[in-house]
Order: sequence, then C-alpha cells, then structure tokens
Amino acid sequence: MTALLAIENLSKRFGGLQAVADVSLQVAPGEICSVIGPNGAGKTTLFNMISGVLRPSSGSIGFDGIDLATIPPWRFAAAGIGRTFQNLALFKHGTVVENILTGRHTHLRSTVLDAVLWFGRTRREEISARQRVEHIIEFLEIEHIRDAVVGTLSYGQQKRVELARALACEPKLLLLDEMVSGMNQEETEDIARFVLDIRDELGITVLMIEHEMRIVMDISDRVHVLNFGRKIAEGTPDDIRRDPAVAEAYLGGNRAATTARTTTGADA
Ligand SMILES: Nc1ncnc2c1ncn2[C@@H]1O[C@H](COP(=O)(O)OP(=O)(O)OP(=O)(O)O)[C@@H](O)[C@H]1O
Repeated sequence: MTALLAIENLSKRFGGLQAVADVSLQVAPGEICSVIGPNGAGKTTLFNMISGVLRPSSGSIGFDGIDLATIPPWRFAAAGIGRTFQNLALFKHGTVVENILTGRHTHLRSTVLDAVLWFGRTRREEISARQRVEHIIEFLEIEHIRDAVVGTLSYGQQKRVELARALACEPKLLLLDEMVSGMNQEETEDIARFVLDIRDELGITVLMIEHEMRIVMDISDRVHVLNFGRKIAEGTPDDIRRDPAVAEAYLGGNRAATTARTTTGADA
C-alpha cells in the first residue's frame, strides 16, 4: 500500500546541533504510529517539520502524493495535516465552540464581499462548519462544556478541546504531541479510546509523540524510536519492547553522544 506519509533522509540542524539526523519513516493509511525517544531525541522537531512549523535542512516529506517542500507551510493544514501541541495552544478567553471553530479556517473559501452580503457561499460554509463542530463535540463527549470559557476548564478537558480543534480541519493525518502528559489514568484511558475511534470511525491516520508507554504499547500499530536525532529502531510494540538498543537509549549512559552529535556546521 502507498504510504500516506513518506519521510526520506530528513535532517534538521540548529546551528551546530543536529536535532534530527537522516530519519526515514513511513506511515500507511489507517495506521496508528508512535514516535518515542528520550528527552531531546528530536521528536518535536520532526513533528514541526511535518506540520510546516520548521523547514527541513535536508531530506523530503511526501504526504498523500505531495512533496511538502513544494507548498507553503500555511497550506499544510489544508492539505490534510492536523496537529495538537505539547503545550496547549488554545484561546483561553474563548468558549469551547469558538476554539473548535478556529480549526475550520482552512476550509473557508468566501471572499470579503460574500461575507459582508452574507451570500450563498458564506452561508453554506457557516452551516457546514457548525455541523462539523457539532459532530466533533458529540464524538469527543464534550457537550456539557461546549459554552464554557476554555481557561476555566481542567487540563484534561482543555486537551480534549485541542483535539477537537485539530479534528475540525478534517485532517487525513493527525499529529498528536504528548496528548496524555499530565493526565491521570482515567483521562489517559479516555484519550486512548478516542484515538482508536478517530482511526476506526473517522478513518484518520494518527502519528503520535508520546512518553506514556502504556498508551504507546496498547494502541500503536508501529513504533519509531529516536535517540539523539537518529532513528534507532522501528517495529511493532512487541518488537520495540524486546529491542536492546531501545532499552539502552532509555537507560541512559548517552551523555558522550550529546557531544558526538554536536557539530560545527551552520543551519542549512
Ligand atoms: N529552535 C531550536 N533551536 C535550537 N535548538 C533546538 C530548537 N528546537 C529544539 N532544539 C534542540 O534540538 C534537540 C531536539 O529537541 P526536540 O524538542 O525535538 O526533542 P524531543 O524529543 O521532542 O524532546 P522532549 O521529549 O523533551 O520534548 C534538543 O537538543 C533541543 O534542545
């Protein structure tokens, strides 16, 4: 099957630091994949390149048949890449519904004149956006907080709103960055169930960065392991559990490698 996401020899350098080094990986349509690795392994940098926040120093990212280098970063969401962020990125003074509606902006086609005159296209877009938002609210079981101001909600609830906003852009690929960090066990289990439903019921492919190993091992089809910017392993959760290189990466003893990967090259 053709990969939905095909990353080839991707690298990112920040000054003298090689944050991501020659990483290749593929995600097939309908998969739930995880990227794991110790702190500073390059996971967020990898996500930032896939979502257009950062441009790669070298290598390529193919998504749904498009070379992402050929389109501007602000079109990545419209191409079908949605994401959540490690640190919540919500409008704290807005309501849940208002925050989720902001995720629809990639689907807006109306001109200013359409909007001023409240003509056909604007009206259709507004109705379609509202319907999509209502569906997501029901899907993620957040009806009871729909009109609440986001800043007043618990951390777990805000994370769910962020997930809702990422779904509002109708992504083909959903990037989840540490969704369950700081959550209790019940909230973590809820998120694991939602991620499975997002794949099974909405047909969305999922790539997640996660430190919480229970969710990684329970719901991933494949796991990619980074350490010091390089991919050191790939496989099913069982493969990864048994891989001595992965155990070694997590046990540490890698301080020398920090020095080894720090080079004097400039950002490409
Ligand atoms: N904008 C930047 N400028 C300079 N260095 C950066 C930048 N962003 C990340 N780095 C460095 O690149 C390396 C990889 O960082 P990254 O955040 O991608 O790791 P991570 O695997 O996501 O870590 P964590 O699990 O702690 O979030 C780290 O050494 C980090 O300090």
